Amino acid sequence: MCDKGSMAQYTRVSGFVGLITLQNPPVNALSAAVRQGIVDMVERALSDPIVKSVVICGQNGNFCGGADIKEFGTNMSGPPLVPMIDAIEAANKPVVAAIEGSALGGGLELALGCHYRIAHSKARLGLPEVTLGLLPAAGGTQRLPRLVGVPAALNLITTGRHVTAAQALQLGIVDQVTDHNAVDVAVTFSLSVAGQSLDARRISTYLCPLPSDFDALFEGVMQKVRQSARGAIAPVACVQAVRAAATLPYTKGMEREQELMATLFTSGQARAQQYCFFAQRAVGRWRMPSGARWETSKPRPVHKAAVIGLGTMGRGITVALAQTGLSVVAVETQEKQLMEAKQAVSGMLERGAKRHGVVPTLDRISYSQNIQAIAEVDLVIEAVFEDMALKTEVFQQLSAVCKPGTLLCTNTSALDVDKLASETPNPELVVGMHFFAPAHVMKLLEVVYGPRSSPQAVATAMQLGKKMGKVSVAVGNCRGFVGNRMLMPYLQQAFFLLEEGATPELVDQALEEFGFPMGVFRMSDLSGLDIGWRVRKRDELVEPDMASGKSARIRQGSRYSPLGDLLCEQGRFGQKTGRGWYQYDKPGSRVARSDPWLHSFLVEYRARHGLVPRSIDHQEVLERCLYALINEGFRILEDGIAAGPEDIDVIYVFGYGWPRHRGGPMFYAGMVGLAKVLERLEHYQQAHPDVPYLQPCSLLRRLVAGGSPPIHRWREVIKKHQSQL
Ligand SMILES: CC/C=C/CC(=O)SCCNC(=O)CCNC(=O)[C@H](O)C(C)(C)COP(=O)(O)OP(=O)(O)OC[C@H]1O[C@@H](n2cnc3c(N)ncnc32)[C@H](O)[C@@H]1OP(=O)(O)O
Repeated sequence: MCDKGSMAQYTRVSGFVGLITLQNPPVNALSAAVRQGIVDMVERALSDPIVKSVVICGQNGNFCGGADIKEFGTNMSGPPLVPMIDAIEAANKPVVAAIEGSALGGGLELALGCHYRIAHSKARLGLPEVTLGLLPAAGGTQRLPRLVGVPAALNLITTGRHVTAAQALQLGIVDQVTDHNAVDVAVTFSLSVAGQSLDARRISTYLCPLPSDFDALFEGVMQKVRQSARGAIAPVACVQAVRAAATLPYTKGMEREQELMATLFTSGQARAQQYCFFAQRAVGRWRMPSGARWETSKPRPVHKAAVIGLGTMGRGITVALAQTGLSVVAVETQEKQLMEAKQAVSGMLERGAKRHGVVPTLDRISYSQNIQAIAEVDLVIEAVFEDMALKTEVFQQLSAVCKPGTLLCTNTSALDVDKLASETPNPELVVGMHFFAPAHVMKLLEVVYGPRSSPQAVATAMQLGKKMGKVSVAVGNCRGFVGNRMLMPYLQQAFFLLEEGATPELVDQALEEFGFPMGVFRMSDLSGLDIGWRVRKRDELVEPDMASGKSARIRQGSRYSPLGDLLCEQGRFGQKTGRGWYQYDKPGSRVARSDPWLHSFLVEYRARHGLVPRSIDHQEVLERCLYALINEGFRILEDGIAAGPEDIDVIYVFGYGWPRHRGGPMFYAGMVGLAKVLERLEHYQQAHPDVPYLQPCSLLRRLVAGGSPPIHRWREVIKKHQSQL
C-alpha cells in the first residue's frame, strides 16, 4: 500500500509498519507541504488498525535538514512544527526515526519527538539553529537537555555543531547505530517493540537531570558565549532556553522557548545569518565577466598536486591538500628548511588526525629539493616569498618542467596574477589561489582569475578549494583582490583617527564591540607591522626623512599617515618584537597591554604636525572605518572584480572576522540603509577632501537614486551601471 501524492510518502511495509518518507530534495527540509504531509500520514498510520508501529525516514538516504530556511522571510503557512512533533510523541504506537544522512535542526527535533532513534553510522546530527540566528524552537531546547543532560545540551545548542552517529550514541541522542540500511533496521526494530509501553519513551515527560554546580555552570557558559559571540543574541537566548528546561516544567519551558524564539525570529541578526547561509552556497555558482560560469565549465581531474616553497603558507597548503586524499609533492630548495617543514607538516597532520580519530596521511606527501620532482603533477601551488621577480622565475621553471596542461596556481595576497601569467607560455593555465593563514585552518580561499585564465582553470581551483573544505570565492585580478583591497581604506581611516585624537585602544574597542574578534591595531600587531611597511616601501610611499613638516602627511597627492612607518623604524613590528601599537610582556607574547610610550609618541606626533586632538566617539570610528571599507566594496562591484555582494560578504565573514550576525559589509550597508551610508560618506568627504577613499562610489549613488533596492536585486543595477560606464 502506498500514497505517493504528498511530500511525505506513506507505505505499509512488512505487513504492519507504516513507513513515512519525507520527500523534499535535496535535504528534505520541512516546508509547509512536508509538514502537512507528515501530519496527514501520521494520522493515517495511527488510525489504521493493521499498523502496529511507524517509521519516519527521508528520501535518498537523507533524513531531514530541518525547517525550510527559504520560508523564514515569508508569511509562513501550513501546520506548525511544535504540535506536529507533540502529536508524534503522544502517539500510542511506537514511532521510530530512521536517520540516514543528516538530522539537523527541526529534523533532529522531529526525531526527538519519536519514541526511538536508529542512525546509520555515517549520519550526522545537530541543532545548528544558532548559526542562523535562531534557537531550536520545536522543542529542541526542552527535549535535548532532558535526554542528554544540561552540559551536553548547552554545548550542542550554543555551538550548533554536528555530531557523528557514534558520538550521538555515546551522548544518548540515538538508541542504536547501524552499518546496514537504517530504514530496514528501524522497521524490524519497530515491530519488536510494538505493543510495549511507551511511557518511558516520551522525552518531554523526563525530569531534566540537574548538575550539582547548576548556577556556576550556567554563569560560566553565559560568560563564554557572551565573550565569543560578541553581540550575537542567539547564543545568549539558547542558554536562557536551556536554563528554562532545567528549571521549569516542560509546558512552561516550551512557553519560554517560544517567547525567546519570537524575539530572534524577526531580528536583523537572524536575517543576516540566514543571508550568510545562502551567500555561502551562492558563491559556488561563480561566473566570470566573459560569461563563463560554474555550470558550463568542467574542472580537470586532479590526482597529484605540488606545493613549491615550504614557508608557513606552503606548509599549511601541503597539509590541506594531503587531508583531501591527494598525493602531494612538496618542494623546497633549502635543505634545512625542507627538513623543518617535513617535521612541521607531519606534526600538523598527526594532530589533525588525532582530533578526528583517523589515521594521519603522512605517506601521501613526498618531499624534494628538486623541482624536477613535479614533472607528473596535475596542479602546482606556488607559495614562495611574496616577490614578483622570484615568482616569475619560479613560474618559468614550472612551465619548463611540468607536463602539458598542468594548472599553475600562485598563492599570493596582492601580486598581479595576470602579469605572472603573461610570463608563461600558457597563461590560460594560471590562476591565483589566495589562502589565508593558517592555510589548513582558515576556511576562505580567493580564487583569482586574470583576463586570460581559462574557465576550466577556475573551475578546477574552485573544485579543489571545495575538496579542501574551503569556502572558495572566484574574484577578478586587481591590487589586493577583494579582501585586502577593501582593507586598505579601513586601515587608512584607523591611522587618520589616531592622528586626529583617538588611541589604538579606543579604535579597537569600537570595532570589537561591533563584533570583530580583534580591532584593527591588535590585528596589525598579530600579523606584523613590517608586512604593510614592506608593501608601502615597494609603492614608494615611505619617505626616508619623515621627521617634520606637513608634506610628510601627503603622498602622491593624497592624505597619508606615516604613523605605521614611524613605528616600524623604531623596530616595533608588533607581537613578534614585543612592541607595536601595544606592548607585550616579551616578544611573541599575545596579551596586549596599553603602552604609555605609544600615547606620548602620538601626542608628540600631533604637536609636531600642528594637529589639535579632538574627542572621537565609537560611532565615528565605526562610520569612518566601515563605510570607507564598504565604499571600496561598491567600487569592486562596479569594476566587476566581484560578481555580486554575496562574494564580498562571504570573503569578509570567512576571512576577515566580520561578525556573521551582521551579514558581511555589503549586507550591513543595506541594513544601515544605503542612503545613510552615502550621507555619512559625503559628510566625511567634505571634512577630509584629501582622502579619495571617502569619495562615494557612483554605484552607491546609483543604488540610492534607484530607491535602495534590497541586496538580492543589486546585481541588476550593477549590470546596468557597468554597461553605462
Ligand atoms: C520555525 C523555525 C524552526 C527552525 C528550526 C530549523 O530547523 S532551522 C534549520 C536548521 N537546519 C540547518 O541549519 C541545516 C542547513 N543545511 C545544512 O547544513 C546543509 O545544507 C546540509 C543539510 C548539511 C547538507 O549539506 P550539503 O553540503 O550536502 O548541501 P548544501 O548545503 O549545498 O545544500 C544543498 C541545497 O539545499 C539547500 N538547503 C539546505 N538546507 C536547507 C534548509 N534547511 N532549508 C532550505 N534549503 C536548504 C541549500 O541552500 C542548497 O541549495 P542550493 O540552491 O543548491 O544552493
